[in-house]
Amino acid sequence: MENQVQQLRQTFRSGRSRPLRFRLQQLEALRRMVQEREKDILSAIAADLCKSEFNAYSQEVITVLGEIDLMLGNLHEWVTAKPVKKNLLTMMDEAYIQPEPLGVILIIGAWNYPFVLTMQPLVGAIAAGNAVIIKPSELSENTAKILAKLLPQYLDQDLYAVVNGGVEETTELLKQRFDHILYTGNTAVGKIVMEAAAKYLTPVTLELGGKSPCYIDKDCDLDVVCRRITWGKYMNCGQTCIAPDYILCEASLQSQIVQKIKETVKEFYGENIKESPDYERIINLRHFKRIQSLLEGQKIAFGGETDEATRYIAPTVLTDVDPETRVMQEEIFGPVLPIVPVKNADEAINFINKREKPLALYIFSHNNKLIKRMIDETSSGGVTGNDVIMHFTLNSLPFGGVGSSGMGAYHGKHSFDTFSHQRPCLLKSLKREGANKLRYPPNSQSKVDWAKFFVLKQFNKGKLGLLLLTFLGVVAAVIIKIDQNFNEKVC
Ligand SMILES: NC(=O)c1ccc[n+]([C@@H]2O[C@H](COP(=O)([O-])OP(=O)(O)OC[C@H]3O[C@@H](n4cnc5c(N)ncnc54)[C@H](O)[C@@H]3O)[C@@H](O)[C@H]2O)c1
Ligand SMILES: CCCCCCCC=O
Repeated sequence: MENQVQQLRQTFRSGRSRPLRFRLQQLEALRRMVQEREKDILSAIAADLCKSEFNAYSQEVITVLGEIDLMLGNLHEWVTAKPVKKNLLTMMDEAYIQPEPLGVILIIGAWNYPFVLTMQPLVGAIAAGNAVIIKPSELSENTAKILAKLLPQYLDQDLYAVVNGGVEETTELLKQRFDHILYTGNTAVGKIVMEAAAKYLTPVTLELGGKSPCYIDKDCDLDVVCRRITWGKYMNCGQTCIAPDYILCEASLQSQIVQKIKETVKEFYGENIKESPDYERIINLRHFKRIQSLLEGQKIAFGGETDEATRYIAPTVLTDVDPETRVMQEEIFGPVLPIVPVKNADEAINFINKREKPLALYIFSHNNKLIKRMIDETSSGGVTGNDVIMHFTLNSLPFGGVGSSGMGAYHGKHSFDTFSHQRPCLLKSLKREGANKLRYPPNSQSKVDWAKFFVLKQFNKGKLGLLLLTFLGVVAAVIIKIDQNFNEKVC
């Protein structure tokens, strides 16, 4: 593994991954891979998660293609150095920010959306000019295998590699030196990743989880609200990092919400949910048993049926849930939706603020002021008002957590920034030394006064302003020169 990382680093150092043309070629090759091998990719995702090809395409593949297109359309602008504002001391110089690649990036993916959660960061890391190792989750083994097979056929093998394996291999990988690690998965392993990264002061982006609350105000259209929640909660059988984890609402709304979600489940998945091509299964027996055990002692308003042989858990709603019970203590990551009654929005805000910062927050209300107030008075990785999940799909928004739901963010330009160093560059001339006397010893009150003027004075920009600044610069240089000559004579 050490050799593999070194090999990538050596190629990165050769400069091969840096030119814009090379990056665009690699991104185009990646797009060709997704288009030409779509069937293989969809079959792998289907085998891992019992997901229909339609769902795999619209939940995963489409996002990756959209991300590649965004990069191809904007990269020429993003890689360009950006001039910055100057002050009186630097007005004759060149000052700009030049994004530069970080080096060798490690991307550790999760199993629940095994394609998009490894490929979307990969797209950003290539766009930013890096070498990359991706480590797909071993739990989604079919997608892991197809990625290891396809990526080397399309991408430069000396710069981009796939390492497959479980805890042992990931532990070994984490001993290597990287220039950035993006990890997606649970919070406990997030801490392991961060600890390993600390050895080399490697920066990390941690895309973690948590319990994402969903507040339903009484002033809203419950039919629409329940349809949107049903979609976001039961998609991928509840195994979505930003699925609404639980509902907070006034007790009087509970029975209507239960009824409407029940009707929507029937509308979406039919009378026999097990037969629906749109309803997935739990990834493995460990998670199946964990979710099943969360139902113990709860009031099941509907659902609750399970089948261990096929790892099926029906869309389920729990009512009057005690916040002290286990289902409210850990991220559910399955198709179980607890409703916790609260008196009003203030109590909901308190409830949210007493717990770890979630990855997402959902607020449903006709009252926009209430939505804005709840955003102001709480914290979460992201927010969607009057819907769920959708902030993930808008790649102009950074996607990431805060506090225990993660750190850093990616998607679109934010991925490019995450995998780049924003290098500040100031290019001066070896001429105009007179003006620099201001900062050279010996210091004096008049130099401090001039420094105050140069550094603290604000001028409105515009041609006239610049002319005035230039004039003042020349005057200052002359005065300092005279002042210094005078001092030299006196001392
Ligand atoms: N924020 C996000 O974008 C996002 C997306 C998906 C999932 N998640 C979160 O991830 C969690 C579910 O995923 P998971 O953790 O079960 O996925 P997982 O089991 O697939 O683990 C994620 C990765 O961590 C590696 N890993 C596991 N144990 C390890 C160890 N001891 N040392 C080093 N590496 C190890 C795995 O090999 C895998 O590649 C949920 O909490 C969910 O909310 C977050
Ligand atoms: C269109 C839905 C995509 C959802 C991806 C969520 C990623 C986290 O689990």
